[in-house]
Amino acid sequence: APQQVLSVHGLPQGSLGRYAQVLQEKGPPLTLEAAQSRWRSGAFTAGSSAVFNTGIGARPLWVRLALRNPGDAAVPLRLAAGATWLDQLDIYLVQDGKPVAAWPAGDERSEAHPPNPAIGYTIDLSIPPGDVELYLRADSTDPLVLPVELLTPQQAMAQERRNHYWYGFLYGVMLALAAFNLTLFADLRQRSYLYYSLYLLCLVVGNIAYTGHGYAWLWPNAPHFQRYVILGMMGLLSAVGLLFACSFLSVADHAPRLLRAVRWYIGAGLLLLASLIAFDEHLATAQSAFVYMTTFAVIMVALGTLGVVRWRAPAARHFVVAAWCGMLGASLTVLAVWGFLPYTTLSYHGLEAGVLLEAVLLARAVAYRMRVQQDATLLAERLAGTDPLTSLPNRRAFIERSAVILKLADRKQRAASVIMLDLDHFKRINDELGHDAGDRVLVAASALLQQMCRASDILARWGGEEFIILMPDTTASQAGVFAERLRVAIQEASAAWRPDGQPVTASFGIAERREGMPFNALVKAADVQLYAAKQGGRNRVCFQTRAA
Ligand SMILES: Nc1nc2c(ncn2[C@@H]2O[C@H](COP(=O)(O)OP(=O)(O)OP(=O)(O)O)[C@@H](O)[C@H]2O)c(=O)[nH]1
Repeated sequence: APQQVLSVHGLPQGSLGRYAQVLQEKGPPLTLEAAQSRWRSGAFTAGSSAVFNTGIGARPLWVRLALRNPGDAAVPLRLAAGATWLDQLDIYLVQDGKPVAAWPAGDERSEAHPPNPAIGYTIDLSIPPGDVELYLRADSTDPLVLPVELLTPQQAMAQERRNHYWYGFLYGVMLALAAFNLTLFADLRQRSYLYYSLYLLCLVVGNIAYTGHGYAWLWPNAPHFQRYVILGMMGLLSAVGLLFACSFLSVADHAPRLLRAVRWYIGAGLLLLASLIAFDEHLATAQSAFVYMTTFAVIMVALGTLGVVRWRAPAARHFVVAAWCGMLGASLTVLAVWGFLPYTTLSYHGLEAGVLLEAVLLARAVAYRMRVQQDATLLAERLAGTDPLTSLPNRRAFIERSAVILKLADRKQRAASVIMLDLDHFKRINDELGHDAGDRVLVAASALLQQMCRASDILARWGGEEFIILMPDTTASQAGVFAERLRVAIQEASAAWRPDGQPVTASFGIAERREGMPFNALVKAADVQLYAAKQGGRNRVCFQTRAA
């Protein structure tokens, strides 16, 4: 391969794959010396992409980079190479054909050089004057991804600072959302909040493992754990994500058989991954985890789409948009790491940006769904207090509302009266004109009453063809005047209510509240007066004044 010598002053930005020469091992592992002699014999080829990315279970890769320091003082540079999950990464600095330094690294070597989270393995080099070579050998069952960057100390510092800010922000948002949803679950006891916060926690732990934060800081002495933690979290994340989707979209109500299928898929996938991990089948675990996570993303979007199109589940639209963001971001990263897309800064962080957006949008979806459910509850409560035929408050609602007014009247020593009215000979209307005609009369009478009552009065259907009105700040004689107006109005308007044009009349009984009088007693007193009105010949108003 034609060698390209890079000057340490003015190095190109980004990964230097295109300036390097590469060799994929065929037989047994090569030593540095053997690799050098392969280079001399022309076995290396020119790098064809910025980042070498040969997929899961690929053969070990050698990379050679030629550097020149034209000055006469050593130049400090930071080498950032590989991804934090690489099993083994050996880095050699060679001058005049002799190794001057070597760094063994990789997540399967606990004693080796630790990774720099989200950057890879970083080594601070001092490039002596003259020509030097860098040799790197990467070996990994996990996806073999090998970016090689050289940075000045200033660039290295800026890169680290950017990372600290970004991950502080990312994990801060995700953990806050997870904690918030956990408290929602504690209070509201709805599973979807629990699944959602677990999903967020899996995302955080998975990302901590993927970027190498975990291996660098949390479990540096557990290479076996590190070997499987990313793959295991990919499985858990997919499982919890699907549980969340099913619960959020109420798949149990809409498609119970689909729910069973999804649960089978979740269980079988987790079981497969767990057994592969138990038998230490690294390659098969890696392949299964990548397939599982890809299908997971597809199923998420499919469920969301069904939710919108078929089930019209509340907030399904929000869910679908969120799931798409997560899926696009995750696919970008998964496919890049897997070796199907170019591995770039964008594709490395795609997962993070996608899930961040997804998390925020899902939080909105969860809030929206809560509102939809609240509205439904309010509606149910209102309907429970409403008479379905006339849409007036029913007896239950009347008792509830009048209690407040009567308490107030008691405290402020104010008057309050109840009018009880009953349509006369209503049974005949039903018998002669049919039940439907009777219903229409009831609806028309309700509308008239509603129209004539004040907003502060409480009007309700007490039962059958009986209505009740509670009038605050009203004495019995004032209520009597109003009842009389109602009586006349009903008689006049009602000819239009019946197909035979006959008027409908009503009888009225009125009682005024006395101090400390219980609600039942007040209603009873009005009922006694109503009975008197019926006895007295109907179509009249009867009341008892306070003095009487
Ligand atoms: N169409 C209809 N009829 C109802 C409804 N609720 C009760 N009724 C009828 O209303 C009638 C009430 O009859 P009664 O209690 O004998 O009283 P009435 O015929 O109005 O006679 P008085 O009250 O003595 O003037 C019954 O036949 C009930 O079936 C309803 O929602 N719709």
